[in-house]
Amino acid sequence: MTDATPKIRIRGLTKSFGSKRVLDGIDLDVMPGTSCVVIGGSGSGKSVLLRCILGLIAPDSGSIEIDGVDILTLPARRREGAIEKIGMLFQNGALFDSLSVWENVAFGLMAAGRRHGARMPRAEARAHAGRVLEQVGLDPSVGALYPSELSGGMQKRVGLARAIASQPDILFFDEPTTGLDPIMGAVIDGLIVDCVRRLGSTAIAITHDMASARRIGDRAAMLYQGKLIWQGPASALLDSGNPMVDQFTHGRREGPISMELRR
Ligand SMILES: Nc1ncnc2c1ncn2[C@@H]1O[C@H](COP(=O)(O)OP(=O)(O)OP(=O)(O)O)[C@@H](O)[C@H]1O
Repeated sequence: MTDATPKIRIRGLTKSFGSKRVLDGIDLDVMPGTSCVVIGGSGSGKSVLLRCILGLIAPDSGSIEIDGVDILTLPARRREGAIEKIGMLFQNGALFDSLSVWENVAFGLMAAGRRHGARMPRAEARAHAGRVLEQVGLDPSVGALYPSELSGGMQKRVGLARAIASQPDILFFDEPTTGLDPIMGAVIDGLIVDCVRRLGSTAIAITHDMASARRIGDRAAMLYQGKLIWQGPASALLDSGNPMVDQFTHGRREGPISMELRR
């Protein structure tokens, strides 16, 4: 692997559900230490793309390389090892209601420890969770609370803490600002950028929020009818010169994109 090797390199990725082709030959490179935002209409396949990389959906064809190794051809154990290193912030936090905040934050670490036969003592896991909570602007005492006792913004911070707890070199963000007010959205974006920079991680975010896309992303790509129809700097999202991207990012009803209501 050289510096020019993309951290994530996707080639010819296809996925159909029945007769519906959701991904139709996706090619995408994400360079180490950079962030790529993927935009596209509802049902355009953004989540399916992330789920394919996470091994939650098996693509029909194509390759997904991480550090130059095609994870789709790896034996299951090694593939799981590669995917285990990806931190994920889910759209609605996806916190476990029955676990305290610190247990949520340390969940992945403790589970990985169990899998690798190196159980992390609870006191150590709790102390680590406290330090990670501080990194997302929460007092470690929040660790004793339960998710239902937190506001939406705090839940997002806890979800972010969980995503970064194992210091992953790849981070995925699924609509990180959905459901937040614009100020809290900007705060969460700022934390995401800080965490990604501090860890030196490579990130992919999917979002409908153009302000967020421009704050988080170095690069951006737009998914439409199963293909990435545009890729460029995230700073160019509002004036890309591509009529489809322009229609989408400015939210215009008229233009080359026709919304398919049954997707
Ligand atoms: N497991 C599945 N079985 C069948 N169809 C699926 C499955 N997962 C996704 N799809 C279909 O794939 C298409 C793309 O879905 P996906 O969730 O990736 O869209 P999206 O771009 O993330 O949308 P949104 O922005 O609304 O979250 C949709 O038509 C969806 O119904």
